[in-house]
Amino acid sequence: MELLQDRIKDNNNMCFGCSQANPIGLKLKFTLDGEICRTEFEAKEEHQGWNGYMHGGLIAALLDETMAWWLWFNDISIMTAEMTTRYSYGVPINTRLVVESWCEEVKRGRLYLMAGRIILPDGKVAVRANAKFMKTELK
Ligand SMILES: CCCCCCCCCCCCCC(=O)SCCNC(=O)CCNC(=O)[C@H](O)C(C)(C)COP(=O)(O)OP(=O)(O)OC[C@H]1O[C@@H](n2cnc3c(N)ncnc32)[C@H](O)[C@@H]1OP(=O)(O)O
Repeated sequence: MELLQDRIKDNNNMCFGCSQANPIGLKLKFTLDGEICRTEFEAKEEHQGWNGYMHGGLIAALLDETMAWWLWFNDISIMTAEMTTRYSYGVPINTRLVVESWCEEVKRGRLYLMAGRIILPDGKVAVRANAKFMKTELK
């Protein structure tokens, strides 16, 4: 499947979530499967909060980035305006995670209501997020 990053020719990208050049970044790569944007990630020791589990703030960053990439892929430049995160299960380190996002609604042509989730290998949804993204003139 095509990686969305391959469509972007910007060697100055140092985004914490998706830059492949940021030495402390998550180095995420995304695909679009129908209406679902998806990435995979495996948290390591340096991503921990409590021992053995991924830090909640970094979990939110994973979800924020994956929702932002759905919009970016659809050629929409945005800023995150608001986000809520429901942590149902701890996210273990050294475990392959699937992160998905999709668009639920667009209000007034400018406010994008997005949703995302993190799925554990056994199929359980560990974390769900909802966010509002505001279209901007960043591009
Ligand atoms: C090229 C290299 C590749 C790079 C790839 C990168 C991939 C992506 C990576 C991305 C990384 C991940 C992404 C990140 O991490 S983005 C970084 C985190 N986010 C920010 O820093 C955002 C900071 N905030 C802002 O910039 C502004 O406040 C925004 C842009 C959000 C709005 O300021 P703006 O001045 O434009 O709008 P306004 O204040 O006049 O309001 C306008 C209308 O909107 C309504 N409203 C406002 N807020 C909300 C709300 N929460 N719910 C419902 N409604 C809301 C408001 O009431 C008003 O309504 P009305 O009065 O008209 O009826």
